[in-house]
Amino acid sequence: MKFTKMHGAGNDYVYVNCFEESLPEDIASLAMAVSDRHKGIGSDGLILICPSEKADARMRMFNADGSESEMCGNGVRCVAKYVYDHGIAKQQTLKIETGAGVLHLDLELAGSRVSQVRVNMGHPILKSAEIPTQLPGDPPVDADLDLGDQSLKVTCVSMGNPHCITFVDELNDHWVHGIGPKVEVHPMFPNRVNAEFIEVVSPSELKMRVWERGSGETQACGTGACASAVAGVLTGRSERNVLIHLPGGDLRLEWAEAGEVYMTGPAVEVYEGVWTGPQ
Ligand SMILES: N[C@H](CCC[C@H](N)C(=O)O)C(=O)O
Repeated sequence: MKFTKMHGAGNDYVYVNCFEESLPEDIASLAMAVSDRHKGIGSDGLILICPSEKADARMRMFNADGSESEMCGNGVRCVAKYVYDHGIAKQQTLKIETGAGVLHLDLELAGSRVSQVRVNMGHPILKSAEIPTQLPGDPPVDADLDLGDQSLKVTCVSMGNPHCITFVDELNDHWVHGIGPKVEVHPMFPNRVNAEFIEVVSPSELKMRVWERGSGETQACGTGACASAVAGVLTGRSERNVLIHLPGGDLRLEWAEAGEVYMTGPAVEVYEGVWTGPQ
């Protein structure tokens, strides 16, 4: 199986071109095997670039634990870069089908290849039943999340996939590795949840670290950055236009008055290879 290694702000996935490659039936096991950083290729998960009936391509995304997610913000930018650079479609505006619907992406070129992508990520989902979470509020804003020995104030937003945002005074490992895994599997989130921790630098600048559902800490999370930008506005902590600093790079976010979230960030291809390991 041929694959391409790509990342967006350090959030790295193994990409497979399913216009050409055929995959084993058990994609969950394949995702776990390729993602292993010691015994596999090493990645935050597996992303399939598939034919679509309503768009230029369809993205399917699997976490490192084999679970499938509806959406991946850094992934969809890389899918767009792959589709353009590898000649699957040659327009500078692409449509990619995802679990969050068909998204529109504007490509920025460096020479003949894509370097940056601006994505219309659509409207955030703010109804608790659709996020989904059992916390009160549509959406829950600074709601109490009881962890037993302590309680967090969390804001929940779905970008097609679920996010739980906690604003903190200082970002550190305690939040990401100590609290993140507890939030991920908290019973208030029936489908588990991605946990973002945000330090507000100024109303137009945030610092973020993430504990992702199914993959643990990653260097960036595009949908998490969108959800955090929305949470910043909902809680009055930040403006509609923000720059978010992540361990792997920066993302630019805008929650437009009309309701859509726009995300701009890099997409990088690193290498191509052939997977000969367990299927
Ligand atoms: N890193 C991805 C999100 C992966 C989300 C996944 N961990 C989930 O289960 O929803 C992003 O850039 O949006």
